[in-house]
Formats: sequence, structure tokens, C-alpha cells
Amino acid sequence: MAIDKKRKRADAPVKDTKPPATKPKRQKNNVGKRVTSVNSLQWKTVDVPEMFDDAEGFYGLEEVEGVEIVRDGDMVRFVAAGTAPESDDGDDFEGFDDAPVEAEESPEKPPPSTGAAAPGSAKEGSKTQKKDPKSKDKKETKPNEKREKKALKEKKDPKPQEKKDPRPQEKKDPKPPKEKKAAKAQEAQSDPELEANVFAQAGDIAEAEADNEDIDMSEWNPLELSSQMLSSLARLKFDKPTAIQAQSIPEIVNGRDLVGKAATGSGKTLAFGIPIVESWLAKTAAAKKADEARQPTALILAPTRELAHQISDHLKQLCAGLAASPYICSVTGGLSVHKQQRQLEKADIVIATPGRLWEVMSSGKSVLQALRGISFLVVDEADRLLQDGHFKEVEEIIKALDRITTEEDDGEDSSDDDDAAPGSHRQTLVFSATFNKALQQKLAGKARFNLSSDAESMEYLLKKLNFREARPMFVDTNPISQMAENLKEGLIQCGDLEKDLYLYAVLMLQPTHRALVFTNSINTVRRLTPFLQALNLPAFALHSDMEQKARLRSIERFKGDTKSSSTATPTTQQQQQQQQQTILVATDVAARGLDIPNIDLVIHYHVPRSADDYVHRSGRTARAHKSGVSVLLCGPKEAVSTTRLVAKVHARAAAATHLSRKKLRSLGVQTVDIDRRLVSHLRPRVVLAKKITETSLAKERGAKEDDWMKTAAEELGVDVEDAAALALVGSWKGRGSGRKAKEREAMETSKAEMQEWRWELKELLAKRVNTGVSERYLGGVDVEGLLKGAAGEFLGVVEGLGL
Ligand SMILES: Nc1ncnc2c1ncn2[C@@H]1O[C@H](COP(=O)(O)OP(=O)(O)OP(=O)(O)O)[C@@H](O)[C@H]1O
Repeated sequence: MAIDKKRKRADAPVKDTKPPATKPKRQKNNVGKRVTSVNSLQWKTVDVPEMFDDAEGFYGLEEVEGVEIVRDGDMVRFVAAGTAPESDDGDDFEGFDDAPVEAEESPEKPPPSTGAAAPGSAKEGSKTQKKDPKSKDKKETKPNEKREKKALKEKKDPKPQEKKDPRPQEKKDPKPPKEKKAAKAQEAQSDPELEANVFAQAGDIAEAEADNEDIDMSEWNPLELSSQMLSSLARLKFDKPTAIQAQSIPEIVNGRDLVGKAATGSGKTLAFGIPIVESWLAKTAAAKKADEARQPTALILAPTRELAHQISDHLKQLCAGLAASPYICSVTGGLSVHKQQRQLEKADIVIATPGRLWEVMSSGKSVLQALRGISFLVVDEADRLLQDGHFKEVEEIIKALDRITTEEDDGEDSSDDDDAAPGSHRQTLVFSATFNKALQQKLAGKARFNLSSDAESMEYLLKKLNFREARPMFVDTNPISQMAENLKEGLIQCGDLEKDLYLYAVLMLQPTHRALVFTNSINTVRRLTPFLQALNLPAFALHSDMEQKARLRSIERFKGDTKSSSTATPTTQQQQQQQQQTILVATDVAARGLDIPNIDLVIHYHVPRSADDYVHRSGRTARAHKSGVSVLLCGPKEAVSTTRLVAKVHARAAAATHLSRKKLRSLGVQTVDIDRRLVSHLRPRVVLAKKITETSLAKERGAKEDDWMKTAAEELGVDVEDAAALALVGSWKGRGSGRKAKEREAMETSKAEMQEWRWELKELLAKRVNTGVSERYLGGVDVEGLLKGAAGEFLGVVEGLGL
């Protein structure tokens, strides 16, 4: 249906299809015209070729009619008629209208399976509204007239470089910001793919564009990037390349395979993202017809869904300033497979987690065939991706991609998987913060591989990546340390059962904007999150057992993009401060690559399992030249092994420098002695909060258990009301019996008792905590001032950490 409509559009000139009533409006060429901003113009998405029926416009191109460009000194101004009503799907352009714009609800998209609006569907419905002159819609761009806009601009704009298309992608929509936000939120609700766009910083980009002309971009010159790309980078205010970008981009542009290692937060994503987008721009420019270029340019593999979406958003931000943008799609678990299949068919850049990609690739040949034509294969966070349970899928994906050169058109894939495709046409780029150079040096060797060891498995798989070159380029921008420069590391020793207390103490003492708490288990995330919430701290959970939507929502809330779920009204200065702070309690699913701005504190509630995990977890803070603190909470038995583990991270620094031992010690982790008196003041709050949360959780578990027992009793054919029968079903000794006893106890706790505890805790939280230092209190107190006045006495050696 949508195809037919588009045909109709393509075949019949727009003015012929317009209802006669609206025609005169378009003829009022000079009537009511006025100077307007570029964003207020009536941009319309360029008509979509039939084969891209489901596409969101024609490669992002837009056009506008009835606009005059007037030069006013150094400024270019746009003169146009007033705001026009717009069709929600672009099919029913009715000409400009001088009527003022009013907010309207975003139309729903048709079900993606058909790409067409069913009669009476929301799409159809909103179309009808559009024709109603009273609706005065404004939001969606009208298709049809976009190529003209570009031509118009190129023709009239005396400075094509700066003016080529000064609007970021998001600004193509002429909706007013408020309305846009509402429409976006609505779309996000109905479309998980859009909802996934939690990292987008369109607003920032829009602000940035205003003064990007003042930015000195000369430090990018050696990289010989296109003017379009430079203008996009200026918009992002990236005035110079980071070290990994400066060293990798020219090599990648020159066609080299590359293994890149750089500290966390040092800009690795754009180190491969910029050359990929440049390649797409060149390919698109060279293609005679737009659809000739529409073969995926790159496949980027990432270990987690969040990282895949983040890379996607990061690249979208980069492309937001381009006149035409590649279609970037992420293929991750938790979202609709069918939708991803359709998106893959039109994708230019694919970012995927291996499990879902393999599933989608296995489901049909078309996707596989399209991906075989990629020019770039990127393996991000390579060490994790190639180990942690992804090994098999990555191996299968690469084998499938490589069969292109050995497989004949008999429709059967070669079964000889060890026959790596010779001279693969694609470039392979492998990035991580933790990457062993020795591994790269062995890549061209003939060694036999022992797949029982992790390191050798990875080595084997790297071999399988089928680099074009015998020795891919190895770029290591930080051979001394993998840790970010401005990271301070601390270690707090406490009793095994006191971690909750010390966690709370650190969160109270360290004025943070965003704190990330790492645990080694999903159950701990489930317990700590409500525990911190009970203490009035805005904590959110993230672990792999959560639904994808909930995962994304947690990250959004952590970023402060949406309102905190905390309903408590702040009563004290401390509470107000805490409400601005957000805390994410996560498993290692958040350890890799996540680039959330302004995380200033990472707490390892459970010590990391490996030195690399320590590097990546700690790397969530102190990113992009910012500073941050990483604190390890260690039980008595963990302290020695953890210190050793951290020392391992710093060992290379020790070997590679001639600094004194004392200096080297100061660079590593510092032991933090939090004043025990202070901690003891916080204890009553923590004890009560633990009691409340653990009882609630045990009640929940107990209720589930009861349901299970009832079902089992029914299945056994015994009377569920019979206590003896329940005992028969539910009684067993041994593992879990202590927990069950707790659950029973919790089940017996009345609502009134729980309520009483809550009131008690509320009172405790409202009280100031006397720190025992002069008149000062924790809570309503300026902790920084307190530290200044009583450093040493208060927090001992933590001064160096800024606590
Ligand atoms: N040239 C640049 N100038 C300034 N900021 C930049 C530049 N390039 C990237 N950034 C910013 O630096 C931050 C970190 O980048 P990125 O996420 O790519 O780091 P990374 O090296 O991949 O980290 P990790 O190893 O943790 O995955 C991002 O917010 C990004 O926007």
C-alpha cells in the first residue's frame, strides 16, 4: 500500500495531487513571507524509492520549497511563508499554510511487517486529521521536496562547506522542541529501537552547532578527513583527535588491518567510526544511483547490548551533521528479530551482539549475503568478545562471512571451515583497552593452538579473523598503563558483613554526580538496589537477567534523562544533593565500553575477578580527560589478593618507568581508612534499611515459593489446605533451609511491623549524623568543608582520593 502511494507520488507532480483548496496558498509566493530560522522551514523528507519503502526518507535527504536565501552581511537568512500544516506520513502534502502551529500527538507508525497503513489504522487516522484545517499540524516533515532544497542550498550558498547542511539529523523535523520531545517520547514507548537511543545527545549537538565555526580544527589536518566530516566533528566540539584516533585513522584510511589498544575512555569508537563513515561517504558519492551504494559498509561486533546501542548512537551523533547519513542499525537481543531483519536489509552500518546476529544470519541467506560485502569488520572490546561465551558465535559469524570466497553458487556452504578465505576483501579492525601485544606479534606465527586456555583461544580466534595482512598494524597508544590518567584508586578494608555499611559510607562521603557500583552477582544487584533506595539514594539496577527495556530504562534514569523513581520529597540539603546524584548498581554487564558522562565514582562492592575486569570497571569513570575515583571494598581475606591484582595492572608501568618505588606506590591503589567512628554513626540506618529490604525480598520469594508449593500439592493430589501435605511437599533439609527459615520468618512479619520500621528509618534519615567533629554533621553538612577542617582525623589517607 505504501509502495503504491509512493509510486503515485513519483508519477504525479505534487501540485497535481494537491487538493485545489490548498493550491492558492502555494501561489502566494511573496505574501506573508518573513525571515525565519533554518529549523522553522518546511523541510520535507525526500521521496523514498520504492525498494526502500520502509526507509525513513531518502538517505536522510530533505528539501524545502518557497524559500529565498538572502545574504545579510556575513549572515545568511531564510525568507519563507509562515509555518505550514504537514502530513504525518508525507503522502498528502497540501501546500503551505500561514496558520500558526499547534502541538499534536505524534502519529503512530504502521506495523513494520507491512510498512503500510491499514484502513482505519492510526496512520490513516492521523492523515485524516491532517486534512482538517483545524488540526494545524506541524510536526512530521512532508516528503517530496528535498532534493530541491539541497540543490537550492548548493546553488545559493556562497560557503557550501559551512552551510551544506548545518542541521543535525534530529533537526530535520521542524517540530518545536517541546513537541518534538513529546513525539520522541511517544515513539520511544512504542518502538524499542528508538527507546534504545538512550545515549543520543541531540540537544547538545544542536547547541554546539551554533558556534562551531569558531573552533580551530587544524589538529585534524594530518588525518585528511573530508570537509563534511570535519564539520561534523566541529559540531561535536571535538577540536583534535585523541591519540588512538590520530594514530589509527590514517592507517585504516590507507586500508590497513589494525589492532588498536588504548586506555578506557580514550575515543576508540571514533577511531574506527570516522574511517567507516568516510568510506561510506566516498562510496555513496561514487555510486551512480543511491541504491547502488546500499550494501552494508561495516559490521561492528560488541559484547553487550548496551555497548552496541551506544556505538550506534555515537555514530549517529557523528553523522548528524552530514548532508546524507548512513543507515545505522543495531542488532541485539531483547528487541524484535523481525524488525532487525528488515532493518538489516537496508543497513549501511550494522552494530551487533554476536548471539543475535548469528540468529538473524542463520534465519535467511539475504542478510548473510549482504554482510559478505562489508568493507570493514570491527571487533570492539575484543578480549571480552572473543572469550566470555561469545567465542563460538563469533567464530561461526566469521566463518560464514568468509565462505564468500570459497563458496560456489551451488547454494551449499563449504564445510571446510578451516579454509580461511584467502585475501579477504574486507578490513579487520580489533580494539580494546586490554590487549596483549604478544598476541598480535604471534598472529602471523605458525604455532599450534591449545584451545583449553583462554589466551590461546583468543589467539586462535584472532587468527580466524582472517586479516588481509600477515601482520596487521598494532597501535598501542598507552603502553605504560591501561588506566585513565586522571583516575584515583582506593581500597577500603572492612569486615565481610560490613560491605553494605561501607558502601553507604563511601556514597555519603564522596560528593558524586553519578556513582557506579559493581557486584559479581545478579542477586546482589537485586538486593543492593532496594537497600540503597530505602536509604533515600536514587539507585537503579542493571544486570543481564533484566528485560532489555528495563535495562535501557535504568541507564536512562542513571543518566538523569528521566525522573528518578524515588518518590521521597527531599527535606534536607543532603537529600536534595542526593536527589541530583544517581547510582547504578550493576554486574559486569556494565563494565565494558559504556560511555556515560560524568560518572565520578566507581565502587567495586565485590572485587573484580580479573585484572582486566578491574581496568574496564574503573574505566567507566575518568573518561575523556575527566577525573574520577575508583574504590575497592575488600573483606579481610580479599585484601591481599586484590592488592596483588591491582599491582598486576600497574606492573607494566613499574617495569617501563624509572620512578622511585615510593612514587610508583602513589600511582597505584591507596588504602583508605575511613574513620570508624563515623561509620558507626551510620550503622543504625544501614541495619534498619537492610532489615526492611531483606524482609521484603524474602516475603516476595516466600510468596512465590508458596505458589509453587500449592501447585505441587495440587499436582500430587493432596489437599493444599492440609498442613501435613504442605509439609510433605515443602520440607527438606540441607542447602537453602536457612534461607527458607528466613522466608517463613519474613512471611510472618506483618505489614504494620514493616511500616513501623520504615517510619523509624525515615526518622533516622531525617536526623543529622553527629560525626563527633565539632559542630559538624554528616547529612545537612558541607562535607567538603568538614574535610578541610579536619583532614586526617576524619578520613585519614583518603585525602588523595578527594573523598
Ligand atoms: N576527538 C575527541 N575529542 C573529544 N572527545 C572525544 C573525542 N573522541 C571521542 N570523544 C569522547 O570521548 C568519550 C569516550 O569515547 P569512547 O567511548 O569511544 O572511549 P573508548 O576508548 O571506547 O572507551 P572504553 O575502552 O571504555 O570502551 C566519548 O564521550 C566520546 O564522545
